[in-house]
Amino acid sequence: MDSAAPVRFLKGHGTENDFVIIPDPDGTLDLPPAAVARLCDRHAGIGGDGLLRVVRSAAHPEARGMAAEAEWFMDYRNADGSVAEMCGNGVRVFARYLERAGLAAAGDLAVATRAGVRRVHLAKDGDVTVHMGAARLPAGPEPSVTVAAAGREWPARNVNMGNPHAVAFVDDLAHAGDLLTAPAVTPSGAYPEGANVEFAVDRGLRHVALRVHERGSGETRSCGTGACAVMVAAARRDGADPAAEGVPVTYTVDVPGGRLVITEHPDGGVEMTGPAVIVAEGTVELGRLTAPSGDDRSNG
Ligand SMILES: N[C@@H](CCC[C@H](N)C(=O)O)C(=O)O
Repeated sequence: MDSAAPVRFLKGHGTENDFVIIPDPDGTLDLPPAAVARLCDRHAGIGGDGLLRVVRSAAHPEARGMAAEAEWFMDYRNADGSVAEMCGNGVRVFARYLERAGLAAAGDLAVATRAGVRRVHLAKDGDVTVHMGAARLPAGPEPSVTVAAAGREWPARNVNMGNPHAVAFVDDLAHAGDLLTAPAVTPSGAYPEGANVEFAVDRGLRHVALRVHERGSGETRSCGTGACAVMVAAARRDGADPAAEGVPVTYTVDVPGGRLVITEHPDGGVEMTGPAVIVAEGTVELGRLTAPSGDDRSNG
């Protein structure tokens, strides 16, 4: 592709987890990791915690099998250019983009992701709800991994929401330190592909708050899959198990960039509701973007 050709982009966020959105319906754009990192760089690029490429499922080899169920595939990349299976805030912003672009109507729609098809309910000017599927976590009530940051260590729970998370409950979110580097998670074999790490505190009855260090992006102001992982870890810690009790359980999860409401249903399905907005659009010439300069935090 001609690197001087203007590429259309939009910018959006969900609870301030922000994304560069690149419409590429026919999947013709060449977006190698270095180009994604340049676009997501906050100093020399557009800036974002990640990138959402909007591709027709039928036009993407990883999504073709989902095309009958979901017309659009969210090709999600982290700010450093790495690929991730799933992004909960990203799906909401992706759906908002589809509606705004006239590619989907407000109401119910399906989005293909690397973690499978996700069902979304989109209110025209309101919140967006996404059915995130079931959490996968090791059996038993006890945390199974350890997280270390800023000279402290906490037991943590391994929760998979399509992508990997380690959830540690702490006394004070400030104890996680500046999170300029990734917290250490042990045993490292528990996360062969790396982990997103959440630090969570209680704020009240079924109300928690978190900070997150995202794999491939650094500390962000929100993480939808992370908030779901925290909700499920908190519910298990609190002895609430919707599958066993036959009733849904809802938690409010505060993130630095806003609030998410998350429900786990008796069938194991986790549903997340929160805002999603598009804030800007324009064109960019990929050839004019330079490599992010030196610091090891792509999100900084
Ligand atoms: N911010 C996202 C998660 C994005 C992917 C994550 N960094 C990973 O590598 O798994 C969310 O809202 O879920």
